[in-house]
Amino acid sequence: MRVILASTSPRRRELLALLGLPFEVQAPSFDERLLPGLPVADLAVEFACGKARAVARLAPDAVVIGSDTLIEIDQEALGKPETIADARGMLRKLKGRRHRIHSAVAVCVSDRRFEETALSTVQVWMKPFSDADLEAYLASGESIGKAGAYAIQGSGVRLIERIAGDYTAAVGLPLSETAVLLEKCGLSVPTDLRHLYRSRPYANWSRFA
Ligand SMILES: Cc1cn([C@H]2C[C@H](O)[C@@H](COP(=O)(O)OP(=O)(O)OP(=O)(O)O)O2)c(=O)[nH]c1=O
Repeated sequence: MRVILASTSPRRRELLALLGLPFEVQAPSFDERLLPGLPVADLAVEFACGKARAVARLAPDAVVIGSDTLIEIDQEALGKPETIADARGMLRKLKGRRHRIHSAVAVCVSDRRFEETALSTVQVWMKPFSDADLEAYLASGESIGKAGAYAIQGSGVRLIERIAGDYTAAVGLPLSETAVLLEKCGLSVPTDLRHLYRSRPYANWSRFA
């Protein structure tokens, strides 16, 4: 069965590859507009569905995977900063506090009218980092294109005290949930991913999980 990851994210591509099944990648044509008032977790699920549907319409026989990651703080959604000034504002909001990362996955097979979603939420405690640390991080350019303006898999880890939840969801694709949805579609994938968490680079995360 043809499997398509509806994403432009290199992180999602790397994570999905860990399941060991062949897949193609297509960029979804979908407008992620943050709607105030909707719970942030619901918004992430909506966006994941929108991305999967956009590609499923063009490939009705394929199993299409869409995903979305949003940060929630004070019931507000933080998406991807477009400028360093946006990123600075987001990281100032997160500094010294706890927030949530919501990562949603949607799997669609248009021909079979199959559509299922799953959500994984991770709690993150940020350090009360100094302005100098913040500016050094912003200067690295890593913030741009990352929900909440940091990358847990990159040097953004230096801003983080600890996390509770699934590291793969924090990076952008909740792998266990993705495996379960693909299995429901009839694909043979490993759904017990404990081995993965013992392997590098995930082993480093046991101290956070
Ligand atoms: C919190 C966090 C997010 N991210 C990334 C994952 C996503 O790529 C991005 C959130 O934006 P998304 O809109 O979920 O995804 P995207 O636009 O990058 O890709 P797609 O084409 O699939 O829509 O933030 C990290 O890489 N590390 C992190 O620690």
